[in-house]
Amino acid sequence: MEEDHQLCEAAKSGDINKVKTLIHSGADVSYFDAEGLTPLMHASKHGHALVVKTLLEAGAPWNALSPSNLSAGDFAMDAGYQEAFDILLNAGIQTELVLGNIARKENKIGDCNGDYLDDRVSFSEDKLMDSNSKAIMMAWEKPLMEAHAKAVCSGGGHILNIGFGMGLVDTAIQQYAPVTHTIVEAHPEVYERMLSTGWGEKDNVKIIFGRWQDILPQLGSYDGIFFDTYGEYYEDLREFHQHLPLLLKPAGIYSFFNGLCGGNAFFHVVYCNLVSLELENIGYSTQLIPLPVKDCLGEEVWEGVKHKYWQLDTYYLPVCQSIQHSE
Ligand SMILES: C[S@@+](CC[C@H](N)C(=O)[O-])C[C@H]1O[C@@H](n2cnc3c(N)ncnc32)[C@H](O)[C@@H]1O
Repeated sequence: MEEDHQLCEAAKSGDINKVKTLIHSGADVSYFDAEGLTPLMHASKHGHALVVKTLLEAGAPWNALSPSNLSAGDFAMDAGYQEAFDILLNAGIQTELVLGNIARKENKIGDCNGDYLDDRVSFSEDKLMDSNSKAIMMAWEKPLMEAHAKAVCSGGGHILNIGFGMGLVDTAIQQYAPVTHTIVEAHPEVYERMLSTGWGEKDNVKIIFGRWQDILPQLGSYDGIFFDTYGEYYEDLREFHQHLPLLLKPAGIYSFFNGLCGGNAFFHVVYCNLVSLELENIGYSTQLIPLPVKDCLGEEVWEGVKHKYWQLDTYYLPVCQSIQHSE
């Protein structure tokens, strides 16, 4: 305990030799001191890049959170310590890449939103909620959905949207009068609502009821694709990306709802980088367009909603294209 406390102090003052000695003699690199901070957070807060690197190499968790929900990366980012920030960002990306590989190998992917799809949902003017009062979709996202629609419809032609929700993105897509507009929706009540509000009668609209995972063989290839589901994990998005080479035409535009780790600024940066890197590995470039969202997100928006899934001031809208085609 005494050694653990000393490790926090050495990390704070940037005493690399003492940090190394303490680690060597068994001090706990994941210790939380009385303030609820780890040695890595202390080092990051003061920009001691070498200490940050040493602690990470000794197994300090990059993603531990302080009582105010800040990680070491948030501390480095907020204080403008670029070198410490870069080391932490890299550590986060590498770890998540490895965890992703393990999840793939253990085949933990798939069937994760089964419970949600069996649950009741409730519609109101400004949100669509699940049975646990978690928001599936909220009206504050309308400007974001309009921007996504603009991006994926920029080449016209045949458009695919996965996940209808409140129909915000689909309403915006319709404004661009695509040749065909295919919508995939898996929840029975959302699907019923689509039919009762006339989506089944639009000339260019084709609705496919089912999970995207199950209806893939019914899909064609598209000029624009948007992906925004609910109750799924990053692994599902990653899995969807594996199908892009078949689903997206060579000059097509792909975008997805970028709510990745929307509750923590640093984790969000890690996942924005991770997803861009993974898309690059399968041949797609990603441009992240910053859109300010602070003004449309007052506290009152979240009244009655259990989980505040977005807490950041800027939304980064991804626009992805085949690298080969854009060269
Ligand atoms: C966040 S909402 C989509 C919001 C939509 N972008 C809009 O503009 O209103 C997610 C939707 O995806 C649907 N969904 C969830 N998992 C799905 C899956 N595996 N396949 C297809 N749709 C799914 C949900 O039922 C829900 O309607």
